[in-house]
Amino acid sequence: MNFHDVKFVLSVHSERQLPTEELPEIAFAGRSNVGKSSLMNALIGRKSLVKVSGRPGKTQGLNFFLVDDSYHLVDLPGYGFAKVSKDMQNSWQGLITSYLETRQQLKCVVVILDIRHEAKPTDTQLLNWLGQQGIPCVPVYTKVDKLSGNERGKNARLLDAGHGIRQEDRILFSAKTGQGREELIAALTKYL
Ligand SMILES: Nc1nc2c(ncn2[C@@H]2O[C@H](COP(=O)(O)OP(=O)(O)OP(=O)(O)O)[C@@H](O)[C@H]2O)c(=O)[nH]1
Ligand SMILES: [Mg+2]
Repeated sequence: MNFHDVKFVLSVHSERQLPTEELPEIAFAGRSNVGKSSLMNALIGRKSLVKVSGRPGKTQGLNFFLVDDSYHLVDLPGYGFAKVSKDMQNSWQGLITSYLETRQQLKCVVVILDIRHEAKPTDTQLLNWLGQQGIPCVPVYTKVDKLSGNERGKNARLLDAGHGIRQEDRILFSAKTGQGREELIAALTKYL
């Protein structure tokens, strides 16, 4: 993964808009405001290619980025944001679920969790559901720069236990310091 050339391709709001190319795809999922878009920017090495905001619910639609003409990174809208209407939540969920369930090009989902928060049932549900679907997943605990070393270890172990994730299978990450970037690249390279 070099990220020489990264382009925003399109924002998908319905199934018929999905790109028809056969290129492999890696999707980024997680609760609203967890830091999905920031993680993608840090990974790609561009400050603000992917839109970031302090306001939850920033990312709408499935946003496709083309990397070096060889694969797509897909920023998914966050889940668990109460201020968005139920109808809106359901239609988002419908599109994301069908994308995750049926997309042949999808090779792996990076599931992003905030290291400061306890294990949330919606995250457990997503992780278990991906497992049942046989979709490979890479759990990432992000915003580690916001915690001291001690707390980091403690919270990471709580999340491991809460979601049934093995320590060697998850990555500690910070979009601010770049911690975990190389590890994430190594993990994703296996799926491309
Ligand atoms: N300190 C710190 N702040 C972060 C990190 N990652 C994200 N943030 C901040 O968290 C907020 C949300 O980040 P986004 O990347 O927009 O989160 P998102 O998951 O894409 O949000 P939605 O698209 O709304 O679901 C922003 O204010 C970011 O600057 C991190 O690793 N460290
Ligand atoms: Mg976002």
